Amino acid sequence: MTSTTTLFTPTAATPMSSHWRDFLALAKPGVVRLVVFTGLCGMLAAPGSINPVLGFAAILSIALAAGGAAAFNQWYEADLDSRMKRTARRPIPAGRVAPKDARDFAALLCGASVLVMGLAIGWLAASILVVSIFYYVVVYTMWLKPRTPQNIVIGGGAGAFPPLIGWVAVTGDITLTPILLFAIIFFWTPPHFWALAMFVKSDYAKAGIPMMPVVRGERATRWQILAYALFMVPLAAAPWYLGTAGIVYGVASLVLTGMFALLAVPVGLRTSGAQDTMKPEKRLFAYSIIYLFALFGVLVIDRVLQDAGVIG
Ligand code: HEM
Ligand SMILES: CC(C)=CCC/C(C)=C/CC/C(C)=C/COP(=O)(O)OP(=O)(O)O
Repeated sequence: MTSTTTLFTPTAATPMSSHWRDFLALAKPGVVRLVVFTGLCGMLAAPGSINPVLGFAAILSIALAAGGAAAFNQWYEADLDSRMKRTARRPIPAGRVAPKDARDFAALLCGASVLVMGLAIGWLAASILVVSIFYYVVVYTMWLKPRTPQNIVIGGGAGAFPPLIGWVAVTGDITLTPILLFAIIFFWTPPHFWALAMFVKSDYAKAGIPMMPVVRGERATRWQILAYALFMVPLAAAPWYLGTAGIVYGVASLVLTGMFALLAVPVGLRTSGAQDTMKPEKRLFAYSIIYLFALFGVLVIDRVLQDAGVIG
């Protein structure tokens, strides 16, 4: 085990005075925003409708679960975060939130999320929520992350559940399309994360985390980023050619994912030197986030156009 909060004690030089903004930061709001969006899109793209109040409860539950899981992640990794430049200013390592307050906050959010989902929507959706929290906190954070460079390939499942949950909240059923939505996020995660890992590699190396560029080297990581990005082209278009999404989604997915693959080409083919500013990697990482927002947004637009009879 590389790090636990039991090893982490805030320094006396940083007295504890938590602000609500620190608790918000524990929930990783940037990531939660995209998770909520994909969950909402899963819900809106599903055939059928949901009472808006229940729909709101389901989205709130996904936000609480993702935020709670992120807070558990920061509680568990406080010592590790204190050793990396990118994460050293987070609320626990910076001494602004006590580890046990962070843990209680995380438990509160996760508990509330499962309860609200179970009572408002049903226990199938609530069970998938439990699995996704467990996946991020236990399978990814505690087990895989400190042990294997495949940590995020397998751990990618954690963030892939929300559209599935959104869909199940409407239909009460798991069919091919929500499984495809799960697969899209699952296979998007490695190029999303490894692009970033390339330019913060030294941080992970210093902290002893076996991320792909640290363990297998840049060359191997670059090839894998390109391979996953190329595989995304047919995968993201699958809801269209398998007949569960329309032509608007089909064309948009080819354009958006084509761009993703194009941006991955210079990342895959180049060799970086010591003074490299890693521009292609930074561009790919930034685009990966815009891409997922856009792809899921188009899926919903396509569904609206189909329901209005504008497209077949
Ligand atoms: C195991 C899987 C994943 C890993 C290891 C990972 C890792 C990261 C890291 C290290 C950052 C930089 C965050 C920072 O500097 O604080 C980041 C940013 C981000 N990630 Fe991921 N990520 C994963 C999956 C996902 C998923 C599934 C989503 C959403 C569906 C997502 C959405 C985002 C967003 C929106 C940002 C930008 C956050 C901001 O601007 O505040 N990530 N990711
Ligand atoms: C509903 C639900 C529970 C959703 C799961 C939330 C989610 C998007 C999980 C994905 C994993 C993620 C953002 C990892 C960040 O890596 P890290 O934690 O290793 O990054 P760090 O180094 O910045 O801490």
